[in-house]
Amino acid sequence: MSLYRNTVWFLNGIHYYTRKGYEAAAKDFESQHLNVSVVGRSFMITGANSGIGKATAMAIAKRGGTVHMVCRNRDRAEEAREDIIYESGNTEVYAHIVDMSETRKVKEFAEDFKMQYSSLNVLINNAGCMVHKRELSADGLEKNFATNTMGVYVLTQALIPLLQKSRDPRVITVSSGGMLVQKLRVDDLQSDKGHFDGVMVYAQNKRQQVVLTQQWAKANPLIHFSVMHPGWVDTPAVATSMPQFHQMMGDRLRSVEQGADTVVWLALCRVSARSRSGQFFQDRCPVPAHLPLAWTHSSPEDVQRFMSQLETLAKAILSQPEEEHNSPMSATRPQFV
Ligand SMILES: NC(=O)c1ccc[n+]([C@@H]2O[C@H](COP(=O)([O-])OP(=O)(O)OC[C@H]3O[C@@H](n4cnc5c(N)ncnc54)[C@H](O)[C@@H]3O)[C@@H](O)[C@H]2O)c1
Repeated sequence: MSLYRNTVWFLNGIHYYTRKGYEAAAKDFESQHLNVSVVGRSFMITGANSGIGKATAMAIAKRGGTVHMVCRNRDRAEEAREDIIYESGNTEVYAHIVDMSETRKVKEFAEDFKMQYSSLNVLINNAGCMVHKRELSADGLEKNFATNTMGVYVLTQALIPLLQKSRDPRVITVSSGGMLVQKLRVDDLQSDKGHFDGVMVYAQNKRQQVVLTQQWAKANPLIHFSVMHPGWVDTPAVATSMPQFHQMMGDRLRSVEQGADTVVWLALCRVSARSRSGQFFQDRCPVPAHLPLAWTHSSPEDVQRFMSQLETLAKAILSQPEEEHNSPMSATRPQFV
C-alpha cells in the first residue's frame, strides 16, 4: 500500500507541485484577489524569518498589515524584520522569539501576547522541521512532533479566544502534500516504536495538522480554518533536510513567492474566507485530503483518541512544576509515550 501511495503522490507532485504546476494553476487565478489593503489587521506568522514564512510576511507587510513574526533565533529574526521593513516600507513588523518545539514557552508566549494585544486577525502556523534522528524537546517530546504538532496545537488553542474577539479571524496551517501518504496513527505519537524514519514522522505530523484543522473548524465556527500544501519549494528546509531531492528537482522547484501564494491568498483575500472552514488547499483551490484508494481515512474514534491524547499531553507538560521541568533529566527522558 505504501508503495502505491508513494508512487501516486510522486506522480501527482511532478505534475502539480512543481514550478510548472504552479504556472499552470496560476492561469486561473483572479489577479485582483490580492489587490487589497489590510491596514489595521494583524497577522502572526511562525517561522517568518525564512522561506515561505518570510515571503508571506513580506506580502502582508506590503499590503499594510501588522506583522508579528514568531522566530526561534533573534539575529535571524531581526535581519529578516529589517529586510521586510526596508522592502515594504511598513514599520508595523515585530519579532517575537519563541522556539516552537518548547511547549511551555509557546504557551507562555501566547498568554503574554493576549495580555499585550487586544486583537489578532490571522494566525499562520508555518514553522516546521524534519529531524532525521530521534531527539527529544526540552519537554521530553519527540522533536518533529513537538514542533509540527504540539507547538501548533498549543499556540492555536491558546490564541483562539483572542482570534474569536477579532474581526474576520482566520487560522492557516502550512502542511505538506507529503501527508497524503500517511494515515493518522494514534498509537505512537512519540515515534518510539520500531525504526525511526524522519521523513515519515514529518509526513505523519503534517497529516495531524490536517486532522487538527478539521476538528478546530467544527469546534470554532467563528474562525475560518484552512490548511494547505505550498508545493515543492526551493527553501533552506528542503536543501538541508532533503538534499538529494533538492538536487534532483533543481529548477523545477517553486520560488518562495509561488510557495507562499496560497497562504497569502487564504490570509488576505475576501473570497477565500467564504469557502467552507477546515479544508485542505493547493494553489488557491480546496483539494481532497486523501489520495484515491489509499485507505488513509480515519475513523471518528481514532480522531477522537488523537485529540484526547494531544489535550492530555499538553496538560501534563503545562502543569509540570518549574523545577522538575528544568531538571537536566527532562531533556533526555521520554516522559510521554
Ligand atoms: N519547501 C517545501 O517544498 C515545503 C513543502 C511542503 C511543506 N512545507 C512546509 O512549509 C513550512 C515552511 O518551510 P520552508 O520550506 O519555508 O522552510 P524554511 O526552512 O525556509 O522555513 C522554516 C521556518 O520554520 C522555522 N522553524 C523550524 N523549527 C522551529 C522551531 N522549533 N521554532 C521556531 N521556528 C522554527 C525555521 O527557523 C524557519 O524560519 C514548513 O512547515 C514546511 O513543512 C515546505
